[in-house]
Amino acid sequence: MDVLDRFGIPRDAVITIGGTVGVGKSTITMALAETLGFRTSLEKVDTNPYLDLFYNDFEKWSFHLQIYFLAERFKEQKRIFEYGGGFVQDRSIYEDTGIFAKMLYEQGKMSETDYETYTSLFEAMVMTPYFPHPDVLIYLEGSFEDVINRIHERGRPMEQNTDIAYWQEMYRRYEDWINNFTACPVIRININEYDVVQDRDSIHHVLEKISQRISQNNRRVRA
Ligand SMILES: Nc1ncnc2c1ncn2[C@@H]1O[C@H](COP(=O)(O)OP(=O)(O)O)[C@@H](O)[C@H]1O
Ligand SMILES: Nc1ncnc2c1ncn2[C@H]1C[C@H](O)[C@@H](COP(=O)(O)O)O1
Repeated sequence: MDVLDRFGIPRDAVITIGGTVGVGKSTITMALAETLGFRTSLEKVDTNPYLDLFYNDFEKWSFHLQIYFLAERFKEQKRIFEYGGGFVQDRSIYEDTGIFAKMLYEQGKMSETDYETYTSLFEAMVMTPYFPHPDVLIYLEGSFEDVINRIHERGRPMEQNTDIAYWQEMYRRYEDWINNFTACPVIRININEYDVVQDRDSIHHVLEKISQRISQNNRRVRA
């Protein structure tokens, strides 16, 4: 019996990992995909042509960056659909609008016109009955201090000089956002509940939770 059968996880499942910057999404995405034999859909930070520019000048580059992320995530969504699922996805498309674009607009770092253009594009692309939602969103949470330590430990240069207030505001918004999120079933996992770096088998705790959540749901039938 393979791990999918053992945990009752369908072979075409799409598991999305959400949570603030540095919380551990990419790390658990890779660990889960390897354990389940799934493909990964990862955020490509190194090849993003706007990210560095954005961190140096939020006002100037926020709209370009949001459009870029939207296009990238939509392409990934298409790839997942074409493979017929069996993916672990690093960050959901819902966070782009629900956290980042909204925050930049409300902080005056994106103009109203740009925000409206972005939102209408997002709604036309994503908020339709044809857009497949994930089977489950695994929301990673931890203390603000742990998250900041991880951002520093990872050491991406552009994130090191960013004002702490940016991460604090993002952290606060994530808590509100997840409390009101309804697009798909959610599993909240504290980062102290597992440690795939030191103890790979602790991933089984996460698999148990996915298994329980998926079996509680009437899964949609993927075409
Ligand atoms: N379970 C863990 N224990 C210890 N360190 C971790 C764990 N998960 C992630 N990290 C570390 O935290 C940092 C951020 O993780 P990452 O997966 O890149 O976060 P995200 O994708 O959410 O931004 C990295 O340096 C990573 O090695
Ligand atoms: N939609 C976004 N707007 C601004 N910045 C974003 C967006 N999505 C991701 N980011 C940033 C945050 C990090 O610096 C990198 C990668 O995110 P991570 O949470 O570390 O995977 O991109």
